[in-house]
Amino acid sequence: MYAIEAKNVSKKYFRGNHKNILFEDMSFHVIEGEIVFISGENKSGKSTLLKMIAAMTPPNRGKIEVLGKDLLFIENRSDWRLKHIGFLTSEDCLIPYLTIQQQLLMGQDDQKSDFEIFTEEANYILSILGIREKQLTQLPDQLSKTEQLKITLARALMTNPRILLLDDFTKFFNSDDRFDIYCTLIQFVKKQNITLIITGETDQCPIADRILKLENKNLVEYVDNNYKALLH
Ligand SMILES: Nc1ncnc2c1ncn2[C@@H]1O[C@H](COP(=O)(O)OP(=O)(O)OP(=O)(O)O)[C@@H](O)[C@H]1O
Repeated sequence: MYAIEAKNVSKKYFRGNHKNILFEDMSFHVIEGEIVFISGENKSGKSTLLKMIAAMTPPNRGKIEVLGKDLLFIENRSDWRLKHIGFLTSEDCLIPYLTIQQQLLMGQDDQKSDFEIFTEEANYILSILGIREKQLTQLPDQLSKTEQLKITLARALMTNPRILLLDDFTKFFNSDDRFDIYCTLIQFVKKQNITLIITGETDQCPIADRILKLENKNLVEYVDNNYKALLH
């Protein structure tokens, strides 16, 4: 099944008399469980594309189906998004006065029988992301920017999303941290059959099943023979 299917999508923004056409007659699909990397130059429309998939901004023409549903016919978009989609950027949005563990357990009733299971799951996800036990009781400002972003990722993974959208998420990561997070992500998403879309300005992502590039207002398959040779 396709997790995402876009047909003949066009998207433009108007600012006064100026028309900024981002996509024209763009069609693509992403298979459920696939990891797709979308590269594109600055302002080519990477964020807008992910926002369209997350039903945060509509196309001007064409149709987008996500998890088999035409986005036009989703009644409560925020509920739908909460249930199915994880959307992360390179900005963390942690609550400053909650400890790291509390960030992940927010909204869970500690009197309920499954609270312990949630706690174990939170600690497991944090540990595979390299967060140490002593950091669980720390506040966000005691962590590095990279660690803070890992917490936002852990929080998204705790919601069991069907689709995870990472918009330039690793922008502030150094190459070692980026590699580590990719290794963790591939294990996690493949096991859970999560569809993962990552955007960035480079042309490489070692874990992607497929690399697409935003070019000439459209998405094209990116083939770099050197890169392919490295993978095999
Ligand atoms: N809500 C909006 N209203 C008007 N113009 C917008 C809006 N959102 C984005 N744009 C414009 O659309 C273009 C593409 O923006 P977008 O953020 O999608 O690209 P991007 O490839 O993610 O950029 P970057 O690499 O800088 O993150 C930019 O010129 C931006 O100013």
